[in-house]
Amino acid sequence: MAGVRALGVLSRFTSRRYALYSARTHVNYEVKGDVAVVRINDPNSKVNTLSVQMQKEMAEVMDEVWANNAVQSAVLISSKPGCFIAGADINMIQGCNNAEEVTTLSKEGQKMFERIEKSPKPIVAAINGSCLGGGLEFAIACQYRIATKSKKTVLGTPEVMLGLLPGAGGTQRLPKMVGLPNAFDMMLTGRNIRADKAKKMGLVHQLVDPLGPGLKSPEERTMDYLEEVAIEYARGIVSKKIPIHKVKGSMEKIQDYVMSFGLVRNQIYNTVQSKVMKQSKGLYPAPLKIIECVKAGVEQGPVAGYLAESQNFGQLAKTSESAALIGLYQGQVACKKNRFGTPQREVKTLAILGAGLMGAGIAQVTVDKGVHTVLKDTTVSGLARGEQQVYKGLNDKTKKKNITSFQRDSILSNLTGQLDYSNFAKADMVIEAVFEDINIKHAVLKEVEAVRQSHHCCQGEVTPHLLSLFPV
Ligand SMILES: C/C=C/C(=O)SCCNC(=O)CCNC(=O)[C@H](O)C(C)(C)COP(=O)(O)OP(=O)(O)OC[C@H]1O[C@@H](n2cnc3c(N)ncnc32)[C@H](O)[C@@H]1OP(=O)(O)O
Repeated sequence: MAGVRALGVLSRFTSRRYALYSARTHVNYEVKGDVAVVRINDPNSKVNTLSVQMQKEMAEVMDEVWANNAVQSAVLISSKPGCFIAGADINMIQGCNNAEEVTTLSKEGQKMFERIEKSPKPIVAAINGSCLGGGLEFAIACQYRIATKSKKTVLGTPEVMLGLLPGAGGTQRLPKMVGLPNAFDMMLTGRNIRADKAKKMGLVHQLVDPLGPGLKSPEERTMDYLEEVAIEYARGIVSKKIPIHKVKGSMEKIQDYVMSFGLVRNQIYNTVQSKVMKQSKGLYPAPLKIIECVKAGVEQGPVAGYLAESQNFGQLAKTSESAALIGLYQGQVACKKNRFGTPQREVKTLAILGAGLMGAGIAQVTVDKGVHTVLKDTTVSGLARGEQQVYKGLNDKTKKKNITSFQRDSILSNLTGQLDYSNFAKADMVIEAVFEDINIKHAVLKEVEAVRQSHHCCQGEVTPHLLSLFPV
């Protein structure tokens, strides 16, 4: 890696930034030696999306990269540490007046990614953060993919959750890349795939460990490191030291052989279709259209497949089901926002009265956010049940490999279970979650106030922020 670092220093003297000479705002590039580093960054949003502007600038930049004789390969990277590309711009899709307009958008996306796929110079997608929908379709059109093992790095095709389908070549490229069963699983569930799983599935070629803090923040160091590695791989692909195509193992060869039989493929289509019908009761058109597009591409060839994809994408975008699901997504985004501004006092320690379902549920969320949480109950058995609930929630995440057992234990260390009020004096906030009995509620609130008064808490302040889940 020392070689890579030395190279990074050298490149500072030989690199040229091309954004300075143009009015581009979303995509810029810098030539480092013989590699063009193409950076995506929507200045107006927390995430990058394939908006009209982004696509226009990307096409311009790629034309320049392809025409530049000094450039032999390219790296595609985001300047936002938490997001590679979150997909097509949902507002752009919603802004279309009819299905034909959406179909045209899809065809333009398909064309753009076909040019990327056929690029005469290898393009390495360097992925950190969310790589979703059209963002993943972009990445899988590139010749090589490197992803960080960061918790934030997720790959997926969530279009089905918006009542849509992957409309920029995804229904055609994914089955070839990860096989029919995996492709259906991804497109029909819309689930996020973490980097290590993506590598096992053949969705990415290489993984990069995220870095810790140094002179720069962990995010900045990870992005710099990812870029350095991607540049090295881009050069390696040009010099043929890095193979783009994986040598297939015997299992994969057997799978390919089995899949070459029409009978087997038909069995898969039928099984998937009946599962969709069972789960959706036929109420959602998108999953059925996804199956139709995949089948068209695999059975009739790419021309039929791409046509089915763009037309069905257009039709789906104008269904009432898609409008409702997009509305639901927008509602979820709105719910994430804090409408109350920055809190006057940061909550470092939270005390919860009552370790029942509600109290333990609150504890589960707060320990996860790094808040030291005191969970109080009146009985040993009640407290143990609550603590067990918090542990189980975290342990389930460990089993699903969403977090490591070390992370589980570290999060759990934020929880203190107790039967008395001993840690309440230093709590910044107390949440009351005891039985629905007004007398008990009054009694525990009095007890908390007494503890706070006896400790002369918070420079004269008697009670911390005391939240009750019901008016008392
Ligand atoms: C042919 C291809 C079709 C498609 O690709 S359809 C789109 C498929 N993609 C998706 O469905 C992904 C949707 N986005 C997300 O799931 C999440 O977002 C992320 C995981 C990417 C990020 O989550 P977090 O960090 O919590 O941010 P946040 O609060 O959800 O979003 C921040 C701002 O980004 C906007 N945004 C996110 N994705 C898109 C998108 N695909 N198109 C348009 N806007 C998007 C939101 O609305 C919001 O905006 P504001 O700050 O103004 O409220």
